[in-house]
Amino acid sequence: MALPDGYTQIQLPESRRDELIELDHWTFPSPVDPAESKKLPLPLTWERTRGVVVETPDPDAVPIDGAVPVRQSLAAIHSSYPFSRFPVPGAEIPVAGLTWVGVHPQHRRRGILSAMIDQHFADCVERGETVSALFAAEAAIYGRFGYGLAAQDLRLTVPRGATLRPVAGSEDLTVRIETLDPAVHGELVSDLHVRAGRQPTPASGINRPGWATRETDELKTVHLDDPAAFRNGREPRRIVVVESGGEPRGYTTFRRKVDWGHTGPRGTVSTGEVVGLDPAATHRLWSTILDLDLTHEIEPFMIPLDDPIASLLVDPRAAAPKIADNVWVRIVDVPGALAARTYTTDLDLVLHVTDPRLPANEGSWRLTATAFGPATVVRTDDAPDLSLSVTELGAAYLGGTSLAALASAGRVEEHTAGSLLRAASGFGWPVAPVCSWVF
Ligand SMILES: CC(=O)SCCNC(=O)CCNC(=O)[C@H](O)C(C)(C)COP(=O)(O)OP(=O)(O)OC[C@H]1O[C@@H](n2cnc3c(N)ncnc32)[C@H](O)[C@@H]1OP(=O)(O)O
Repeated sequence: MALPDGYTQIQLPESRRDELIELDHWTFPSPVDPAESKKLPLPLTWERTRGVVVETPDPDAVPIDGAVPVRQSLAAIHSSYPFSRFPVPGAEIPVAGLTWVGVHPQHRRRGILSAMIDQHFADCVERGETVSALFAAEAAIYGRFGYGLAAQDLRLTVPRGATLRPVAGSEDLTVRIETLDPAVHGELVSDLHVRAGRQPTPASGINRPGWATRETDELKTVHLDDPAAFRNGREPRRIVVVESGGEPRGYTTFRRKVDWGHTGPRGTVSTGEVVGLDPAATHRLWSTILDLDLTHEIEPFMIPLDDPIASLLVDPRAAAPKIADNVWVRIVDVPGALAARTYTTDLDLVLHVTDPRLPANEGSWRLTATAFGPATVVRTDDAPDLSLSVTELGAAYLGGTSLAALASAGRVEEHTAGSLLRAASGFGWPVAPVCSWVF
């Protein structure tokens, strides 16, 4: 879709950083003053950052020869993170992480987002990124553009001292509780985070789809930065590191917020990702943060639906589980993306895909795969086994949304008896997809 008259899309240079921050504050209202935000590091990759500019009459300028001077202002922005090894079932592929999407309230609802999305897809095709992924500020925005809800996460409020099932070896590990220091902990955090996504369970070869890592220096810097303006009454960021023989086996970052009630202390512990490389380290981490003095409850941030804590808690109901939407996936190149992941069963299926926004994806595709092995996808004129739109394909892509569940909502149509069962089984994955941070 073209931009409305008067608007132009440009690659935004770093020299316009301050305008970008101002626009971001217009689109995401914040209690932090824009002047403060301008001093903070930015997570963006500039070559992948675009702006939409518009010319408006300049009230400060003096007309020359009767012509009204104009000035160019920023009406909208979008950017994407370069995930060169984004985990999908059984593989890691290049994915664009769409982010910092914003349209100034003055310019909204006239098609600017739609034009920016088309530009983003064109950029993905040019860079060979077969998939775009995002976190949605509002869940109703992105389905129309072909993004499907591909991962959900678990939110818990765990009572302090909640009983955990025992795990052998947990007590033998050592624990360091320190203030997070990028120079001391940066590499440790980065390394363990990557390893946790590649081996989330003792079963070999089963990765965690969606577990994006902070690959660029900019993302790493922002992750470990701890600006006081964003603490919201909480303490500076701390870290728990669990070690075995001096070797780190797990970590979580956390902050406490003190509060007092009639019955005593009611502090809250909020964590970042809780990452353990083996059951004993995971148990020791949770035991540590569940038993901090003056606290009342622990709120881990965005954990996987199958996080070990769900199986460790003797009384999971007391943790008041809730789910929320996590990563949304848009398949930009159907044959490329489908051939890049692995499937849990042998498959030979013809999928009929509709995708009005990217017509190159439309039509029938034969997917042939060996269980946990290679897959091929070719265009075919054969009759389809299943019909679905690219949105449903994106939802099922990371293995966390069942094609059978989508069919039961009328979103996937089965033409050949038995094909839905085969497809839903093969597209599933033993480990729940999730991203541990909002990008
Ligand atoms: C990946 C991320 O970065 S998520 C962050 C998204 N950004 C924000 O939420 C910041 C605040 N909001 C905004 O900046 C803007 O309102 C945006 C980006 C959400 C939408 O931008 P606009 O230029 O107004 O969208 P545009 O005019 O292209 O609308 C396209 C369609 O989406 C719909 N739409 C736009 N925003 C929303 C919304 N928040 N909820 C539901 N539908 C929406 C429009 O109604 C329109 O529907 P139609 O095609 O049926 O007519």
